[in-house]
Amino acid sequence: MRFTKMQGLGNDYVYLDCTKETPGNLPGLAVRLSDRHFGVGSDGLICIFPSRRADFRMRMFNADGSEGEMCGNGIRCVGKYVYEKGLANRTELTVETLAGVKRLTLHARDGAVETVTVDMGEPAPAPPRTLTVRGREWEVIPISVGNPHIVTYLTGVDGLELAALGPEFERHPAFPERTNTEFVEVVSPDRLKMRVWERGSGETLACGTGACAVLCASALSGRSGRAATVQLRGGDLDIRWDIADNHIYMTGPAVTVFEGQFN
Ligand SMILES: N[C@@H](CCC[C@H](N)C(=O)O)C(=O)O
Repeated sequence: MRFTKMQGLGNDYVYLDCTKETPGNLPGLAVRLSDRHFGVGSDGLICIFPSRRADFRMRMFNADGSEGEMCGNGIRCVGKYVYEKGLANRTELTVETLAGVKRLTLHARDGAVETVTVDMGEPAPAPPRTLTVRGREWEVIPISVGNPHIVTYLTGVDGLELAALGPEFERHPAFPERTNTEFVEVVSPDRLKMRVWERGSGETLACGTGACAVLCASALSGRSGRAATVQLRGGDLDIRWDIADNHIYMTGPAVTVFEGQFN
C-alpha cells in the first residue's frame, strides 16, 4: 500500500488514503510504521476515510497504537493531502474526527497548500489542581480540546528532563485515560514557549491540540491575551481564542516529506 510521510512543525505522521481500501489492524500498523529503526519512522499513523457528516474523516493512531480523538498538526496535513491529491477541489473543507467535525481553511499558492487554519472548536477547561510527580508539587490546568491535556508552568523549560518526567504525568493515577502534558514558559503575553509529552508517542517536536490548550490555560490564568504565538521545538503556531464564538483557531504549516510503499 502506498503512503505519504508528512509533518507539521516536525510532528510527523504516516498518511494513508483509505477512501477506497483500508488495511486491517490499524493500531498494529501504526506501531510497525512508526518505528524509527525498523519502520518508516513517525509519531504515528493518520488514515483518511470518506465521511457521511463531513468532506472527509480522519483517524489518528499514536506510535504505541492507541487512538487519539484529534490531532492538530495532523489535520492540517490532511487538508494539504486531500487538496494536492485532487480528492478535494475547495480550500474550505470539513473533516470528521472523534472530537467532532472541524472546519479547515487552506492557504494555497500555485496549487500547493502552505499553511492551514483550523477551527478547533470550544475548549473545555477544568479547575487547576496539584499533582505530586517525582517528589515535586506541580500545579496543572486540565483542558480538553477534544483530547485530554494538562498544562503546567515553569522557567527553564529547555533544561527539563522530559524523558524521566513525561511518562509519570502521562500515567498519573488522576488520569485513567492517560494525558498529554504541556510544560510552558511564558516569554511574554503574546509568546508562549512549550515542550510537550504526548500520550502514546512521548516527546514530540510539536502538538497542535497542545498549543491550543496552552493558549486557553494561559488566557484563563491571566498569563497571556486571547491570541499568541506558541513556540514549539519544531517551530511556531499562531493560536487565537475568539471571544464571539468561543472557538480556538490554529494556523500553521503542513509539509510533505516523501512518499513510498509498504508490503
Ligand atoms: N500531535 C497531536 C496530538 C496527537 C494525539 C495525542 N497524542 C493524544 O493521544 O491525544 C496534535 O498535533 O494535536
